[in-house]
Amino acid sequence: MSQTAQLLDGKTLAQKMQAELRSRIQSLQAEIGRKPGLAVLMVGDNPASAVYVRNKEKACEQIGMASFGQHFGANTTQAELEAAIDRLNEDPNVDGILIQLPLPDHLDAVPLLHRIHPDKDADGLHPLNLGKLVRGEPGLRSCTPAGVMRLLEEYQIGLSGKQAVVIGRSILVGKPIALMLLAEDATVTMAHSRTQNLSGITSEADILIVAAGRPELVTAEMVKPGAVVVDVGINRVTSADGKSRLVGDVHFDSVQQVAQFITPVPGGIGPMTVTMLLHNTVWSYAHREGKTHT
Ligand SMILES: NC(=O)C1=CN([C@@H]2O[C@H](COP(=O)(O)OP(=O)(O)OC[C@H]3O[C@@H](n4cnc5c(N)ncnc54)[C@H](OP(=O)(O)O)[C@@H]3O)[C@@H](O)[C@H]2O)C=CC1
Ligand SMILES: Nc1nc(=O)c2c([nH]1)NC[C@@H]1CN(c3ccc(C(=O)N[C@@H](CCC(=O)O)C(=O)O)cc3)C=[N+]21
Repeated sequence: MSQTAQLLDGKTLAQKMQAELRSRIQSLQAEIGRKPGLAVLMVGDNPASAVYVRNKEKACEQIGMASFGQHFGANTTQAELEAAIDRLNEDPNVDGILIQLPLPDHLDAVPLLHRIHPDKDADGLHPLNLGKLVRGEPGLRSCTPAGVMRLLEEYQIGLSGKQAVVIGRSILVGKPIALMLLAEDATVTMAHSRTQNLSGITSEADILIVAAGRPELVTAEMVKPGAVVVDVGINRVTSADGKSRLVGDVHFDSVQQVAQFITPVPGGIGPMTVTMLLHNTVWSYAHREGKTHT
């Protein structure tokens, strides 16, 4: 009989954390006199982004946060987005600003990310906040990587001295996760599309984090027995019966038979990402209002 891995249940932890944020907002709001506010800028119609935006808006409402979603047409100009960011930077009711990535090809995300006020950078992608991450200083941290770390902490998964392998090196996910694992004293290897002998490398991992955007890339043969497997991937695929469903970057059914812990998709890192975004916005709200230590 094959053993089955324990689930790292992001959905349940996310709900618990959102309940805590809700009561923190209630007490801060009484002192500050307004709700925290999150603004999400979305351009065009990327289906993965649409799921995320919908979940964020629902969660904001549930915890008592104002959401200022702005949806721009696919042919919006760089200047229009710059003007929108400038307005949100100035708006005292806005504590967190997020630009949904990727943007359409005619737009350049980097100068827009630089333009967000670093104190309102709910996604932790401004160079100042990325620099703080590199140095190990407190600051706003990217939501998905922070969500991964929080989930590992909840299950008391030790990282010090462990072999950690991260597949993917994007600035949004892979690179910051690797830095956070390093800060916890893991020995970190970063793999990417040019990596040779990927399965040789992943087979050595005590902790395997997968953020490649390739449906079911990681199969059981690539995983060390007893490893902790975190699946960041969210891919919409169409099954043989024509129905569309979400799958991760890990082949869940086979990998759960060798891993000790595994995150499901959905119900794993997705809800944690949404929660860390809310957490960052509440943190900015408290920080901007001088209430960080209450
Ligand atoms: N759960 C959540 O909350 C979130 C989920 N996601 C999901 O996570 C996944 C990754 O997102 P993101 O980092 O933004 O994606 P990117 O496309 O920006 O980066 C993908 C990375 O994976 C690497 N890669 C691609 N194919 C392979 C391969 N066959 N073998 C090894 N490495 C490979 C790429 O290498 P190279 O650099 O060489 O091109 C790149 O570094 C996506 O499925 C996305 O939808 C994203 C954000 C949040
Ligand atoms: N600047 C920026 N930051 C991001 O963090 C970012 C982004 N852009 N662009 C798009 C990707 C994708 N992403 C998701 C987050 C949560 C879910 C999510 O909530 N998923 C749930 C629900 C899925 C469902 O509703 O079926 C789950 O996995 O259980 C999905 C997708 C964040 N991203």
